[in-house]
Amino acid sequence: ELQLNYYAESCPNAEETIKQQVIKLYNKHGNTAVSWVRNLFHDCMVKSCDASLLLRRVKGMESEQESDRSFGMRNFKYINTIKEAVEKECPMTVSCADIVALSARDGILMLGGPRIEMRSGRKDSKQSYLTEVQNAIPNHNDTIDLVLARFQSIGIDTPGAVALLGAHSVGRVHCVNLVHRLYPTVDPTLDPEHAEYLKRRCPTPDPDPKAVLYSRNDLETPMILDNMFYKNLLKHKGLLMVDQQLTSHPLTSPLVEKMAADNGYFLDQFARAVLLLSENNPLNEDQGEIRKDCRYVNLV
Ligand code: HEM
Ligand SMILES: [Ca+2]
Ligand SMILES: [Ca+2]
Repeated sequence: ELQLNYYAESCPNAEETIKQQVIKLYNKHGNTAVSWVRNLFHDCMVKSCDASLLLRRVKGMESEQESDRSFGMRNFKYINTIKEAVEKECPMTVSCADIVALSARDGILMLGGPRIEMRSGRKDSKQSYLTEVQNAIPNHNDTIDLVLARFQSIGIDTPGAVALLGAHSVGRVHCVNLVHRLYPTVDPTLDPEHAEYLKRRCPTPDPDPKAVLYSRNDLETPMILDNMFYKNLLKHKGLLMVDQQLTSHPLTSPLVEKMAADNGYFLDQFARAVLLLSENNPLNEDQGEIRKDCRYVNLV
């Protein structure tokens, strides 16, 4: 059962320690905060907010991190930094799943997003679910109907889904995920001038997936979680197909207009949807454990 400040008795400083680590990491590597936001989506969409995303490949089990859908995910090593600080305070007490959730909450705040009251008490999975990832996480060129259905399946409505994609108001997209909109011909839903800019960022149609060619998602406020994402979409400057399609689907286009016009409305919807996402299907006591090392299940 999730509750506010779940560790009040067992580890009173847990949430503060996580927050201090998130701040410290943000000051050293600002993009860690961006990663914590993406981690929440990729963990919670796949089965449960259970840190299944954090497990590494071992003999007999593959890792969700190896999925194509996880392309570009970074900063996993700093989750260990947070976990180590918490372990020092209270060994074997605070779950990695709560670290995923609470670091996202604190990361959102560092990126100028809303303050979100999140509950804690999640348990960690004993498995990673590589084959589930592509059923749960949409692809960059999937349809809006599919995207809305995926979010609906975990209880997130259309305004919530549109707001969650506003996370693409920060961070980057690698060329492999956008060259199909530039070559051989420019996608007509892309602003021609922006397309020229993107071609300079991604000069060839077949980028080496190992090369770190990318473009920032939002050139105006790249490190702030704000409604600039929607303003950019209205100017046909969305990088991903799914993002740009939000402006042409009848269910989502009015919401894009509304969020572009009203940052407060966007932030409210974003906060509400992040909370729903963060509470997807938590494991109970017998289903999960408190991992010692977020990368591996505990030895029995
Ligand atoms: C239909 C749903 C979504 C799709 C198809 C999608 C797809 C993608 C893709 C392809 C990238 C670029 C990866 C790269 O090339 O490096 C990306 C980045 C990102 N996504 Fe999403 N995403 C979706 C929803 C979300 C949601 C709901 C969140 C969080 C609430 C989120 C947070 C992020 C963040 C923060 C980044 C930037 C990561 C970085 O710069 O390291 N995404 N997403
Ligand atoms: Ca999961
Ligand atoms: Ca922004």
